[in-house]
Amino acid sequence: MTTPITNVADLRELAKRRVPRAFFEYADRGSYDEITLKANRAAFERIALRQRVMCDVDNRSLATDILGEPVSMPLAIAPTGLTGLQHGAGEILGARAAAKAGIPFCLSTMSICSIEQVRAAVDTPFWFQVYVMRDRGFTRDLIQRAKAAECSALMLTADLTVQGQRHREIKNGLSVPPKITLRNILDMASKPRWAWSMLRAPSRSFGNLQGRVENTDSLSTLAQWIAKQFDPRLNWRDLEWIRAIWPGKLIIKGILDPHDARLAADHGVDAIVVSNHGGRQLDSAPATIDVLPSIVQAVGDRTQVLFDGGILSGQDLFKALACGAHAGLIGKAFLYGLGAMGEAGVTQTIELIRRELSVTMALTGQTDVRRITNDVIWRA
Ligand SMILES: Cc1cc2nc3c(=O)[nH]c(=O)nc-3n(C[C@H](O)[C@H](O)[C@H](O)COP(=O)(O)O)c2cc1C
Ligand SMILES: CCCCCCC(=O)C(=O)O
Repeated sequence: MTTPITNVADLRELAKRRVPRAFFEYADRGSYDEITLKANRAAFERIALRQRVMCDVDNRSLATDILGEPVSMPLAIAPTGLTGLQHGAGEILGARAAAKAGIPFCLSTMSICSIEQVRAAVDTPFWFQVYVMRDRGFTRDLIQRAKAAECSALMLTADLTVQGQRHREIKNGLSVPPKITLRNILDMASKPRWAWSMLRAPSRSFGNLQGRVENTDSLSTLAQWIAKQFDPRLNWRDLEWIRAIWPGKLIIKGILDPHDARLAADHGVDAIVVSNHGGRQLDSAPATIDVLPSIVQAVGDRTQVLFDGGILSGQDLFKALACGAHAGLIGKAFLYGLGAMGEAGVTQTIELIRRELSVTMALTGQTDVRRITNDVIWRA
């Protein structure tokens, strides 16, 4: 008998066995000394919750809205590059699982399946995340393609104009598509499910960049390629430019400072994502859950405050809501589910988090996810 999967940590273990090492570690690890990666988790672990009893929690509602759209729970799938290399067609499977679960899915600029491939395979509108490239014509094209695909929100990522180094990407010789080396061939051959999913995948290289960028696989590292393409001159005037060409819902992601949060609200964004990129960018940036309350206080209700960084369970999501987030996003938790079992694994991640959130609400005396406040946090 196989051991049942009871939490996201189990899905991570399974993904580690099933996904080639270079791709698993790309998803799993952080930048430099991984101080921020670890801080995201440690900060969650430090928060204790107030247990309440005798409050009739039989009927509990997890439903809410994000950007005015109804969702079954306050959760969304974060944009993740190279998703389609964790499992063939990973972006399509992720978008499908999210749609079935009634939560938003955000496609990365650096996805393997293109905007059009995901649009053709999934009926439910998804969000698109944009990186601003030095070539503004290309950036404009990406935004126009998102508009043509009827994406329901555009998410501008602000915290990766220059890439924080991830040692494992260099040591593993990460490349897209994968380089044909003896080590890679042996690794991939020992991952038959992954290999089969890749054989059937509609794309094995960056789907949104084709025709615009040549030889992504011939540069010695992807970091060098990013350094050539991504624009470090990004500033608030670019947000105004994007506002002018994107009439729909606009989110800015990568806000960690109350001052930047106020500026984002001043620029009329519909939501911000409090994020340190999952500990993959500025190492020694604070844990997102530690800065969340000051950011919520800084913007009030001028813009919706979304949150990510370290969410692996419904208890973590509950803590983020208690600290003032409107909803949480999952990056690694999503990828672990995908790498472990494809679409079924993503569904399992979402449903585990849903059940854990519901139980945590019950045991803290909460019946409506929209009414969770910081009263639920234990203060000695
Ligand atoms: C493998 C991986 C790839 C990512 N790629 C992107 C990306 O292309 N665009 C982006 O805005 N954020 C990207 N992120 C950051 C996530 O959107 C999100 O901020 C982060 O994963 C949240 O932290 P968590 O992984 O602890 O949930 C990526 C994260 C991971 C783990
Ligand atoms: C290694 C190429 C993809 C870089 C951009 C994706 C991303 O944001 C990440 O964190 O990784």
